[in-house]
Amino acid sequence: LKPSPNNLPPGPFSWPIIGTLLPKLKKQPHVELSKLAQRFGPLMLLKFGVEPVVVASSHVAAVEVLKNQDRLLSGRFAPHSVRIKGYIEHSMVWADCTDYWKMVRKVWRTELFSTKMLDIQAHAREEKVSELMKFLIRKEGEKVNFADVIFGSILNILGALIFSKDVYDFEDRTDNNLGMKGMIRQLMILAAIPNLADLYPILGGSDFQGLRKASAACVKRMNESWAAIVKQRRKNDDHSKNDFLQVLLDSGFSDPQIDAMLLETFGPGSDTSTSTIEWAMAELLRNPEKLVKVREELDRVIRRSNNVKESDLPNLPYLHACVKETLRLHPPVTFLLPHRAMETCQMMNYTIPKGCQLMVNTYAIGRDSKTWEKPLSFLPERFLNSELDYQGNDFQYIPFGAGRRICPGLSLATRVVRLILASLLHTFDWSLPDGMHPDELDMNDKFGLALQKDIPLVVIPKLRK
Ligand code: HEM
Repeated sequence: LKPSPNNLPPGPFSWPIIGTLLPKLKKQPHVELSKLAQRFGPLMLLKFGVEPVVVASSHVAAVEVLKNQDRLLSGRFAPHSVRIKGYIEHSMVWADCTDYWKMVRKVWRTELFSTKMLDIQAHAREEKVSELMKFLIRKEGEKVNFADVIFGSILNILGALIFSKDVYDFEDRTDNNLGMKGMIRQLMILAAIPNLADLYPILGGSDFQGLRKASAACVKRMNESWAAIVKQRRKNDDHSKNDFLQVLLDSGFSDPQIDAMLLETFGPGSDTSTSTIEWAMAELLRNPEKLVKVREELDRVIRRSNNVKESDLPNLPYLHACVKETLRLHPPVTFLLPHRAMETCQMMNYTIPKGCQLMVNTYAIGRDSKTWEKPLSFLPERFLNSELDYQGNDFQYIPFGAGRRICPGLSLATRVVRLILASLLHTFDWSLPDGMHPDELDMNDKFGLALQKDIPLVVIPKLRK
C-alpha cells in the first residue's frame, strides 16, 4: 500500500470535496472501519467532506496516539452541534487540554471521584439499587425493557451523588421523553447526525440543519431541571449535604460552570454504564455456563437474604471478569471521543497534520485476533489471574481510553456496573419472552450505545427461590 501524498497514512479513495464514500458507515461505523483497517492498516486516513480523519485500529497505533504522542494529540474536535453559547465555554469534555480543563479534571479526581468520596457515597448507591430491586419485584413475571429500567436507575444513582435527589420515577406513565432520559437520548441522536458544518469549515459553522439549535434546546431544558435545586442550595447556604453540587458550590464555581459539569456527569455517565450492564446480561443469557459460575460466586460470598454491598465487590473476581470481558467485546464508546492534533507530528512513519481529527477504534482493538485468543467468544476466564486491566496501561484493552483524556468516571462506573449486575443476578432469575432463544440476541450487529439500538433487550425477572 502506498501512503497518501505528503506522507499521510494510507486509506480508501477520497473524492475532492465529497471525501471518502462509505455508505455503510452510518449504521455500524465501528464494524465497517474495522473491516477497512484490515485492508489499509492500523493507521488509516479518511476524509469526512474536506476534513482529514485518522483512524487508529491496533494496540500499537493506540500506544502512539494515547501515550507516545498523547501531549500533541489530546486536543478535542468539538462537533458544531455542541458549540452552544453559554455551554461550550465551560465544557470539560469538548475543551482542549486548557488550564480550565486541567482545573476541572483535578476537582473531579481529588474531590468528586476520590476513593474517599466514593466510599462515603456507597450507601446512597446501594439504596438506589435496592429501589431498583423493589421495582423489579413488583414487575415479577412481566416483560421489562431492560435498558430503560437500568438507565433510570443509573440516572437516580447519579442524581443522588450529584444533588441528593432522584431524577427518574420508575412508575411515571407520562411521556418521559421530556425528562432527563429523553433529553440525553435526543442529544445523542443529534450528535450522531452528520453535520455539514463539521465537514466543510468554509461554511463557518452555520447551523443549516438546525442541529445546534435543537441541541441547545435540550441543554436548556436539562439546565432548567436542576436550576431550582442550585438556587435553593445557594440561598440556604446549607453545607450539610455531602454531594457533588455542594463541593462545586464550596469551590466557588459559577452557575454556568455548574450547569456544564452536571450535564457532563449525567450525559457521559448514564448511557455508557447502561450499555455495559445490558451487554453483560445479554452475554450471560447466551452463555449459561458462565451465568452458573457468577451465581456460584455470589452465593458463596453473599447470603441469599442479604443485599449486595459495594464492600462485597472485591470478593467477586468472576463477576468483575465478566464485566471486563463485556467491555472488551462491547466498548460503549467505540472510537473514544474525537481527539484532535494540536501540532503536526510523526507517527508510525506517517505525518499527522495539525488540526486533523483522530479516532481510536477500541472495538477493533478489543477483537484483534493478533492479541486475543478466540476474540469473538465471551470468555471471562481470560481476565482471571491476569494483570490486564482497563486503567489505561494496557493498550490492547482501552474501553475507558488512556492518557490525559482517560475517562474520569472510570472508578465510579466500574463500581456501579458491578453493583447493579451483582444485585440483578443475586436477586432474580432472568428469562427471555415467549421461548425466544438467547442466540437470537443479535450480538454483533447492534450499535454500541444502549438507547440507539433498534431492538431493545426485553427480559422477564423471577425472584430466585
Ligand atoms: C462503563 C462506563 C463508561 C465507559 C466505558 C466510559 C468510557 C469513556 C471513554 C472511552 C471516554 C473518552 C476518552 C478519550 O476521549 O480518550 C470517556 C470520557 C469521559 N467520560 Fe466516561 N465512560 C464511562 C462512564 C462514565 C461515567 C460514569 C462518567 C461520569 C459520571 C463519565 C464521564 C466522562 C467524561 C466527563 C469524559 C470526558 C473526559 C475528557 O474529555 O477529558 N464516564 N469515557
